[in-house]
Amino acid sequence: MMTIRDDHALAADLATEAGERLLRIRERLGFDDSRALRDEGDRASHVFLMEALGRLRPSDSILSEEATREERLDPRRLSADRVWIVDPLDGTREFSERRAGQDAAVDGTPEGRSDWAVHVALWERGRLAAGAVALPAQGRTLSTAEPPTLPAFDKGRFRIAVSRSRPPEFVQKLAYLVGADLVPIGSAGAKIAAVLTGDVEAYVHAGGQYEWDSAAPAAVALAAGAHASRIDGSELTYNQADPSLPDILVSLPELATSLLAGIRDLHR
Ligand SMILES: Nc1ncnc2c1ncn2[C@@H]1O[C@H](COP(=O)(O)O)[C@@H](OP(=O)(O)O)[C@H]1O
Ligand SMILES: [Mg+2]
Repeated sequence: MMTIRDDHALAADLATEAGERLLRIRERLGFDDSRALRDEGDRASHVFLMEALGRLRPSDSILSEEATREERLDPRRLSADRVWIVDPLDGTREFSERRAGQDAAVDGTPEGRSDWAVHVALWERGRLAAGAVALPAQGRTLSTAEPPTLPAFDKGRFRIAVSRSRPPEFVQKLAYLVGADLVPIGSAGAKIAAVLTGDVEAYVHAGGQYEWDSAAPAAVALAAGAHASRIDGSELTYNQADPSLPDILVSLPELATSLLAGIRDLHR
């Protein structure tokens, strides 16, 4: 690999390569022992990204979901100018799940799901400076190197992506209030990518999440001109001492005002 490369391209290349490794691991291990598949995916992708960033950006700090507690609490990260915030495998559950029923491949071979991602973001002096979300099983990587062009929004009913396993408690009422349908999808990265590519128009989450779950997809969403904020409308902030970042709203810009107003009304 080259060592002189801009941060946008580096994020995209590393996320893509980590994703290709994850696809090969899934092919090799199969779905029979889903815990073993999950653990090996998390571990191998983390090791790859740590080694590559350590070699190509030796003076930068790293915050990874798979780091040890001590590494995550390392105070040097808080005074660093540049911190890579990575989730080596977002949507771990979906990565290790067999697609069921009519979703299974037509040739009868059980196939994996495609709603999981690799997140690589760069935080620099208070803001997200670069980011990439690889969607290996969808064969694409979205990144700030070439931000996607947002779909135009036609007035009318729209779709809100939510967690398959832990959707916010208010989201049914919100959908009713704003005239939307809920679409359960795994992985924060896959859901935010779905907003940027036109599969849905918004993503709402609350109740718990961490910086690595949203840093890279939020970087791409903001670079593309989408709305990305906390659900009270305030800015998403990263590289905090406590990496908890429990809620997020990403949407096409035209929908942000009504979604924020709807969420506010439901929290009164
Ligand atoms: N209530 C909660 N508390 C902590 N983490 C949560 C959470 N809800 C979702 N997440 C995390 O956010 C990511 C996307 O979740 P979901 O697919 O349910 O939307 C997952 O990351 P990982 O797969 O990296 O663990 C998941 O662990
Ligand atoms: Mg995650």
